[in-house]
Amino acid sequence: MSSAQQSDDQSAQARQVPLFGFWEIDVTDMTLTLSDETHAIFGRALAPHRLEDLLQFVHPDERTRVYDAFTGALGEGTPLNVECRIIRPSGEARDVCMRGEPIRADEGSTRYVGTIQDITEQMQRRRQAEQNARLLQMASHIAHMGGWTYEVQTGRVIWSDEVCRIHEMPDGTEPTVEEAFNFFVPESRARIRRRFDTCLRDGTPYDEELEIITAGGRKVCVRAIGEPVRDANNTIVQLQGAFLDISEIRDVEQQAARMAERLSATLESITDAFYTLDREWRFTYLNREAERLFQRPRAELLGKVVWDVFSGFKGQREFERAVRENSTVVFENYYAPYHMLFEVRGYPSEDGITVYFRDITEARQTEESLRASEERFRTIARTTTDVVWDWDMQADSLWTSDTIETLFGYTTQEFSGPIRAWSEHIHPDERDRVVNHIKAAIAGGDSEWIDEYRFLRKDGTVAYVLDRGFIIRDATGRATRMIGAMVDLTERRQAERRIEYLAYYDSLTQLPNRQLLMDRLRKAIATSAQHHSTNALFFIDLDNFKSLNDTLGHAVGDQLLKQVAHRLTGCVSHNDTVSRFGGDEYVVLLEHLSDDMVEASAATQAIGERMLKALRQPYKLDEYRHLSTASIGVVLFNGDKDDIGELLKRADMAMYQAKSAGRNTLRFFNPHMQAALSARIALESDLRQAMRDCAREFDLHYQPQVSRDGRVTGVEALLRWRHPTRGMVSPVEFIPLAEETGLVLSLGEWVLKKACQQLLAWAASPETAGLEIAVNVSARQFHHPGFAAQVLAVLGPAGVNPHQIKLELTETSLLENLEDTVAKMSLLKTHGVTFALDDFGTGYSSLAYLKQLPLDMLKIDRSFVLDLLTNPNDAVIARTIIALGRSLGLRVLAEGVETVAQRDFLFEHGCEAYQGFLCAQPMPAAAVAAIVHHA
Ligand SMILES: Nc1nc2c(ncn2[C@@H]2O[C@@H]3COP(=O)(O)O[C@H]4[C@@H](O)[C@H](n5cnc6c(=O)[nH]c(N)nc65)O[C@@H]4COP(=O)(O)O[C@H]3[C@H]2O)c(=O)[nH]1
Repeated sequence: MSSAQQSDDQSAQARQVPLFGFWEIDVTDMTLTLSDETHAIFGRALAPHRLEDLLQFVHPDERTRVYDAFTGALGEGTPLNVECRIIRPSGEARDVCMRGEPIRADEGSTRYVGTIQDITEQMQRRRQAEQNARLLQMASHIAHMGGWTYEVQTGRVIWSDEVCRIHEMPDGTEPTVEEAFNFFVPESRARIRRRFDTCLRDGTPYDEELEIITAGGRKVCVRAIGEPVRDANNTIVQLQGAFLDISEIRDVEQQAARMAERLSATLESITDAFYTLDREWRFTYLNREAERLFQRPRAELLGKVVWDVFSGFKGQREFERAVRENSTVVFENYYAPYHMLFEVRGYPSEDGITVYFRDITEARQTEESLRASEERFRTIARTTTDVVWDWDMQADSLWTSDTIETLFGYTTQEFSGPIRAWSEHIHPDERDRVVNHIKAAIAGGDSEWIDEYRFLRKDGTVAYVLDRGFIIRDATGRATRMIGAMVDLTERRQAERRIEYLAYYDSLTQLPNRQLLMDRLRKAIATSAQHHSTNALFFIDLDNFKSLNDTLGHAVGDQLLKQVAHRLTGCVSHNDTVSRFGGDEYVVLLEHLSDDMVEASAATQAIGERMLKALRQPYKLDEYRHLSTASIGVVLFNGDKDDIGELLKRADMAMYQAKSAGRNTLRFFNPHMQAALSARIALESDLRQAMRDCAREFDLHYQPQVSRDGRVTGVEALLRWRHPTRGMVSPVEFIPLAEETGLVLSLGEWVLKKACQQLLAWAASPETAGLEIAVNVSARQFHHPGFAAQVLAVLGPAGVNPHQIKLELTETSLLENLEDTVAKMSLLKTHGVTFALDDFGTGYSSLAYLKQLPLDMLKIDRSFVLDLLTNPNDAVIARTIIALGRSLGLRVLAEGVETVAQRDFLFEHGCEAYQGFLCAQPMPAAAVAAIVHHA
């Protein structure tokens, strides 16, 4: 120790010399006496006389304790030893120690004599030491560090509390050296023993990391430090050291190592390239991806300055800014040598800067082409008339083309956003179905969804749409987007419905048409066969409808047809079918009548009567009050072997029966009709057979036509069928059949040819050379498109004079298509052919029509001639026809003249010619010459 140091210590000791004072208490009267030194201690001159006076200077918190100590000691006569704080007048607190002993005087009085010592500095040191000890203890506890000593001479081992705690042993444990060693795991034990012995022997300190097993069985990592303590003779008298629990540190270190490992693995494996630069911009780390993108091995780059290596790199300013402002920078950099676009992100740190970068060349190109294709898509969407839509399912965001506005009245804004905007506008009746359908398509892995549904327009009207969407999925198959188009089918649907309606309904009366009736009839036959129920089929034909049509026009006729439809519908239940079969014909189908035939017939009869009654009520057609009736034929059927065509024929047949029974009546089909039907079928077959070779069974007879002067001016050719078994078949029987079957076309041609041959034959003889031949032409024949050509084709090669051919047409054939009729007649007339109107008066020709036709002759029907002289009506009609003919400049010929009186009447009234039995019956050609000769 130096002399300067010594003198410092002495002066400090002098300063620290405690101040002593003395006191004395007389116990008998408790008077107190203090020595002068006490004034220095208390910092004032004291003159107390009693113990209480002294206590006033004691710290109030301790006053009671001090008083109790005094009174206790004084009362029992025991020594006093009390420490307390006193307060000086300056307010300074001082620690004092008061000690005292009782002194007994001879006379029995007791006194207490004691000292008072200022121990403030001593107490401060003590407190400091205690504080330090506490801190040390705390620190060693926190640091898990304890101390130990080993005394060489005694072999005693002393463990601090923390060392005891590390070993999980009670505080104060003093193990033997062996016991202390035994806590170490075997590998560590040999080592510590060796180091301990070496330290003991030659003083080599040690510091080892080892493992112990605590008393509680835990393995703990420890750091054992030891060093020698030598005496004045340099002899090692003691070993001392520290003992630390470093398990936590080891754990933390291991964790840190693991984390570092993981971090480096992560950095190596992340798809982003990554590197770090130090403050001098030198590479300190690069991951594998960075190596790949830089196309350089990392060994080549580490330690190099980035700008030196990549001279064209433009990020210098950005990096510098990042470090300067300590802020992250993100920028794109096109590095020309590699033809690459990089996205670079720099994060400054204390060590420099950490940089992530990735090649976005392709992504940017993809983005660019995506943007271009999006643009294309939107443009195309704008050019179509459908609503194109695009639903981003991840963002639940819908986009629609502008057509949403033109087609449905919504703005595109109203339809952008969640898909709900769309589903809310589906017709409520279909919403769930459609939404579930689209969900199922998405969930089911479909690539497409297609549906037809009703969609509500903005104005609340309903549109029919066809909606079709393609489902776009990601690599995992998850649906991410749907793109589609919505087509407004409303017009198409309406047109389809209209077409369907037109196909199955009559546009005038709105009744089912023939087609629909056939369908229903087919079904009715099938179901009645199953259920054995009876059905009824009514065939209704309006009486004299044609006359109405002809006289008042089609528009009025149409009104009647509509009203009839309405009345018929009112006569049956809504399950029954009232159909318009064509023209003025209606067919009604009643289903599910009783299975008892009699009952079913009665019910059918009642309904039929009801129809007749309804139909004969007056009609109001424009301003006219019109009376009309109908003839109804009905057939019952129950499905047994029924055939649609057959049923209709039967009903039709019954209707004709009703007609011939005087009209305005109802007739059931009966077996006689069936017989007639069969006969007709047989006749048809025979007719076809005969037609194979017309000349064999057919022939023409001729009935002369006589003029006023008695001359035979012409003949009417009348067809005859000489059937091998039936004998002579009347044209009245087979001509209608030939019409119906179309056979009349070739039969008519044959007749014309035959007549031409006859003309040629007659041309040879002067009596017959000038004869005209009137040839009957049926309606079907005349209206055939090739009729005129056919006539000319026959006349031309035949070499006859067309003026000698007169075609006889009936009223019905002429009126069917007036324009066509006039054209055909005019054409033929230019070739010389003449025309006669047959059976005039039986039809309903209007004068207006008649005027337009290029006719040459009117023939008064023989029905008017028959009762001409007895029935004034017929006479009036005959006279009217004659007058009419003359006014139109036509010749008038009367048919069926059988008597002279009839002939005379007719001639008298201006008729120019006649034919009939009065002159001759139709006869073979050979007989004609004789008649002509004698006429
Ligand atoms: N009661 C009576 N009858 C008389 C008298 N004079 C003539 N008749 C009959 O009256 C019919 C006159 O012919 P239509 O009115 O043209 O009526 C014809 C005509 O419409 C049709 N027809 C005859 N031949 C042909 C033909 O070649 N082609 C076509 N399309 N129809 C024909 O057959 C109908 C019937 O012919 P037909 O049976 O030959 O009957 C003939 C004739 O025999 C008489 O004084 N009293």
